[in-house]
Amino acid sequence: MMKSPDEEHPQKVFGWAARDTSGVLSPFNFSRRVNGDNDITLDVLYCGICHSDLHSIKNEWNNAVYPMVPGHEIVGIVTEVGSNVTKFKVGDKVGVGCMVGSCHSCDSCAQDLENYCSKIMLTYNFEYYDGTRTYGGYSNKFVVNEHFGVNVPDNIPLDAAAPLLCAGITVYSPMKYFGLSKPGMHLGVVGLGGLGHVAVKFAKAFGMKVTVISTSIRKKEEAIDRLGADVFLVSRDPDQMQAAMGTLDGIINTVSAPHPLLPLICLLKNDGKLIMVGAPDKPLELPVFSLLIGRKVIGASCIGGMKETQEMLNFAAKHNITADIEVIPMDYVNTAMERLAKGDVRYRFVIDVGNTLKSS
Ligand SMILES: NC(=O)c1ccc[n+]([C@@H]2O[C@H](COP(=O)([O-])OP(=O)(O)OC[C@H]3O[C@@H](n4cnc5c(N)ncnc54)[C@H](O)[C@@H]3O)[C@@H](O)[C@H]2O)c1
Ligand SMILES: [Zn+2]
Ligand SMILES: [Zn+2]
Repeated sequence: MMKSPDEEHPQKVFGWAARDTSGVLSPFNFSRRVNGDNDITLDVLYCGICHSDLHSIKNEWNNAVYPMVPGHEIVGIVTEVGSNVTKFKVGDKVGVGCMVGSCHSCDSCAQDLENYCSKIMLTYNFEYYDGTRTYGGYSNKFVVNEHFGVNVPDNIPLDAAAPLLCAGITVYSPMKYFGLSKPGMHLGVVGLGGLGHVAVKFAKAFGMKVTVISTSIRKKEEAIDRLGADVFLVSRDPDQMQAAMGTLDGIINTVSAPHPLLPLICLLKNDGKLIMVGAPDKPLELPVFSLLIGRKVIGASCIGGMKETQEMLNFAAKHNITADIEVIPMDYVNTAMERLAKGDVRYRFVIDVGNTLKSS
C-alpha cells in the first residue's frame, strides 16, 4: 500500500522560509523524511548566511520555488544514525554544505567531484529523488545521507566553522585546483565578504602574499591587521591599480554583482589566472585582448567535493582558520539580509539556530 506523505516524511521540522520574490522570511512548519539506513539526522545548531541565499530567496537566478528554506552552511549534532552509517555516531559534530545528493556512478562522482555531477542535489530549492523539495538549514532539524556530512574537528568553534561549509570550500578548492596555493605566490582576492575574507586566511596559511582588491578603503585596516593581507588596493583608484599592473599570479574573484573584468585582468602577470567564484545574476563582458596579451586564463569553480571539503575543514582546524562572524538570532534574519545586500557585515552572519529558533 502506498504511504501517505506524512508517513514518508514524519519528522516534523520548523524553519523560516521565503514565500515570494520579496525574499522576506517567516516561520514555516514542514516535514523531513524518516532517517533512512544511510542517513543521519542532526539538530541544527548554527547556519551561515551565504550571499547565494540572498540571490536565491529574491529569485535573482530565476530558479526559485517557494516556500524556500535557505541555508547551506550547516553545523549540528547527530541525533540519529541509520544502520549502514559508518562515519558518524550519535553526539558527533557534523557539517553539511551545499549538496545532499549525487549519482555516485559518473566520472565526476568517481573523482570525488560530486559538485560537478549532473545529478547533483542541492541542499535547498531543489527537487529530491522522492519528488519532495529540499529545504535548507534555517531549520531546527536536518536529515541527510551520511556521504554529504563532514566531521567537524573538535578544536573549531561550531558557529565560526559553519561558513567554511560553503564559503571555505568555495575558495579552497580553486586555489588548490588552479595551482594558486603555493608558498611565495602572489594572490589577489576581489570582494572582501564572506568568501573573500576566508580566501585571505587560506592564502596566508599557504604561505602566499595576498593583495585584497576592494571598491572602498573602509576595510583596509582590518584586511591587513586582522586578516593578515599584505596589500590593500582600492579598485576605484586608477593610480593604485596602474601601479599594481602585472603583479599577481592569480585572483580569486568573489564579487556578487556585475562588474568590469578588464581592471582585474590587467593586474595579472603573464600566465596569470582570474578565477571566478562569485555568481552575478547577469553575464559579464569578456575583454579578450587583455587575455591574449600575456596568455592569461579565466577559470571558474563551484564549491568542492565531499572529500576535499573534509580536507579543507581539517586544514582549517590545523591552522586555526575560521570565519569572522556576527552571530544573530533567527528573528534578525530579514535585517541581516538587508545588511548583506549592502555589504554591511564583517564578514559572515551566522544564525544561532539552536538557541533562537523557537517553534510556534
Ligand atoms: N562558486 C561557488 O561555488 C559559490 C559559492 C558560494 C557563493 N558564491 C557566490 O559568490 C558571491 C559572493 O558570496 P559571499 O557570500 O562572499 O557574498 P558577500 O556579500 O559576503 O561578499 C561579496 C563581496 O563583493 C563585494 N561587491 C559587491 N558588489 C560589488 C561590485 N559591483 N564591485 C566590487 N565588489 C562588489 C561586496 O562588497 C562584498 O565584499 C555571491 O555571488 C555568491 O552567490 C559562489
Ligand atoms: Zn553558499
Ligand atoms: Zn555523479
